[in-house]
Amino acid sequence: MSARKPKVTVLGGGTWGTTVASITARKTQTLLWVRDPDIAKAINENHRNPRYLAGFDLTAGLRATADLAEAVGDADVLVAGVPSQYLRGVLEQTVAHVRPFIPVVSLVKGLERGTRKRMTEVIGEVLPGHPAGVLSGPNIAHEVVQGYSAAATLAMPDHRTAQSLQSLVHTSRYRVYTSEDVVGVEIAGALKNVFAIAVGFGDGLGAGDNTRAMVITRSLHELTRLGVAMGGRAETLAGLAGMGDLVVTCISPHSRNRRVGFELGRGKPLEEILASMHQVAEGVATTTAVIRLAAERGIEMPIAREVDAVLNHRQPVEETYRGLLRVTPGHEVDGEAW
Ligand SMILES: NC(=O)C1=CN([C@@H]2O[C@H](COP(=O)(O)OP(=O)(O)OC[C@H]3O[C@@H](n4cnc5c(N)ncnc54)[C@H](O)[C@@H]3O)[C@@H](O)[C@H]2O)C=CC1
Ligand SMILES: O=C(CO)COP(=O)(O)O
Repeated sequence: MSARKPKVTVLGGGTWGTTVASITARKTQTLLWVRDPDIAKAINENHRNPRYLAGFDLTAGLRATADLAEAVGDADVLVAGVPSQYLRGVLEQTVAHVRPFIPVVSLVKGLERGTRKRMTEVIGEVLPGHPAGVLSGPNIAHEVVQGYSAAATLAMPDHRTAQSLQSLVHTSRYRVYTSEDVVGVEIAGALKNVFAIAVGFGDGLGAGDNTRAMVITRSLHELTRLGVAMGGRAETLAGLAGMGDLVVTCISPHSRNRRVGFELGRGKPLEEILASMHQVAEGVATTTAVIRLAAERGIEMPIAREVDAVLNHRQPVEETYRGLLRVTPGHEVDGEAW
């Protein structure tokens, strides 16, 4: 990168892409690519994203465009905020326009369902030669955009690149730590969504707080086993991108993944839940990839397996929490309950 401040382009004007673009726009020239020209217009004229962050003011200097070639052509850094199942397709459309070897940072917390690939692997395939990394942590967008303090990990294979990118996004309210453990950070972000669905099941069914703590703790165990088997560091999985994000996604009423689990626990069919959301719940598609990755490595992931059984094999949610729900002991002799 040259001495002048690098120009950042964020791909994906959803809730999080818009939030991160609003942060970097405070530090350097930032362009946000959105699919809908009306949203680009609203950001440019009113500094608002009415579809994904209605009511929140964005940094006035943030510019947006719906023209992908224009968005990437002049960029020094690409930030990818397009959901995991669409990222490859969007990146493929940038190939002819993006400058060689600029770094690409993924914000995406999911695995590609068909290939089971991490997003930096997808970036490496579509944009070979570009340093690819990930920014991830306990970062509910609605809180970050309002200036509540939060922290995240920025992992790049090369520490110097991580440091120079860190300066573009770190603020006093959004603390960004560096790491070289791209695999660990990426796997943690993808897996925590699967486990938030499992916790949502319990909340929807009326399980207790102790039960929630048990499921979160055992989920961390599963997340760590797969993450380490794939080459991530245990310390990363116990850090912001792992335990931190697992906790917030499993307890926050803002979490879309937890909400999917919660509504399933309340008895709503999956198709109906997904149709009612205009936002992404990455854990739904990622569960399929996780189950296959675990099977390939011979790793037991009982909680992820239960989520898969409910989402993909029509197992009733009650079955998943069998033995974990409250049972009021009946009369010792006459009662019918066990
Ligand atoms: N919302 C949050 O609090 C956080 C989200 N993330 C991650 O950021 C990524 C993006 O999520 P959000 O910004 O929350 O998205 P969102 O759920 O707010 O919005 C959906 C996004 O998907 C895009 N999209 C929908 N269909 C598409 C298609 N066919 N082709 C291309 N793009 C399409 C929309 O244009 C929009 O940008 C996800 O991987 C998510 O896990 C990470 C940290 C926090
Ligand atoms: O990744 C997130 C918080 O760190 C957002 O989680 P959801 O996608 O479940 O809303």
